[in-house]
Amino acid sequence: MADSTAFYFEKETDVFEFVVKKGHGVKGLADTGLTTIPPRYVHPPSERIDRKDTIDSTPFLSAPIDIAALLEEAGDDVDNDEKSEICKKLCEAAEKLGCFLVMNHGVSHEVMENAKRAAHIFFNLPPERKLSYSKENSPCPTHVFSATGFTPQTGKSLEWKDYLSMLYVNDDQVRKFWPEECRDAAVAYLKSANKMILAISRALLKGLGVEIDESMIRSYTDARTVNMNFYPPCPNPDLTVGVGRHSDLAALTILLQDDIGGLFVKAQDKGWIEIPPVEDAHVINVGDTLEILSNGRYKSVEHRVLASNTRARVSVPIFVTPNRPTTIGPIPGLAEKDGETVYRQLLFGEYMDNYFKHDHQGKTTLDFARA
Ligand SMILES: O=C(O)CCC(=O)C(=O)O
Ligand SMILES: [Fe+2]
Repeated sequence: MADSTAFYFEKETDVFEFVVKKGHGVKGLADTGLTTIPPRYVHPPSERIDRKDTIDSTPFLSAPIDIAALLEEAGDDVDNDEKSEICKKLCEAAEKLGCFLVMNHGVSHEVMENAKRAAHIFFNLPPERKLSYSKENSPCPTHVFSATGFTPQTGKSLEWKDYLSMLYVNDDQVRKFWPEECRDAAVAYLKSANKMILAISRALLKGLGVEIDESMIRSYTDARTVNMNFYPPCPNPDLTVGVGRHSDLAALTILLQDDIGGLFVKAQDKGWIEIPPVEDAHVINVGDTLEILSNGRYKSVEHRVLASNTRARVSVPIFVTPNRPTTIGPIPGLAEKDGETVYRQLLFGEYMDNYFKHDHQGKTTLDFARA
């Protein structure tokens, strides 16, 4: 029987033209009703994800950490023992797996649901509308763009994912440059996550045991990019990847995933575990920047995503980063305390440029910052 892909695309270049150049994305490809993914989406067997091939998560992933007490203001009835117990749990999780779940984080169910809904709304827009946010057409391409896969121009296998990326600068820019169909939900989500972001960042950075003041904490976590990821239903999820193996650039990633599942993280060198969807919880990933700041104590987590073959999956990560001119490297005093310097000092902007130059290939991105 003829492969339905061939019906739509005679040549591989036609797939690229349709998905990338014409702005249909993987969403448009899935909507053609194809029953086999085009060869460009097939990944080598070593990169494919098999749910059966996971290990027991119990030694690595704890139950969601309740961070309510960390969000209390000074002057509230603060129980310092409870706070330090939470900080300890966060630091241990950041060292062991580089990934943990948090609950009672101050972001309401409604705000989280709206953010996920907004991702569905954006990716269900007509291709012409989405194309008006491509890197070529966006009103501010350095801050806001819609794309498919990761560095898709490099000619390697493509990923089964479309995404929209929005760097927050101020509300005026949100109104001017972010797609009106999803901007209110995205910015409401971003703002209500602020308190949680600062509380977790503070706990982890202070947990390193060297003097660090509030202005330094802020400078490492000042910038925010909110992405909307869309993984359409895939006829052969076992042959491709939603996202390939990578660690995030950010200091921290605050990740909102829906109820579908498919996020896999590497548990040290022992194997892969799936991070279960937990309603109203956030997944927190340690990113490369925090691994560098912590002189290697906290581990950026290698992760990847398996698409579903029945439903469109969405996720909404907030990438918490320094600004480009900020110097990153082990925070002052840490290398001396540790007795070794694992990472060198460099500008966050330099690290970022190098990060986006390459295809996803696990944690090799960190090599650029090694001392
Ligand atoms: O969709 C997910 O769960 C993870 C997405 C991801 O890893 C990313 O956007 O960097
Ligand atoms: Fe990621």
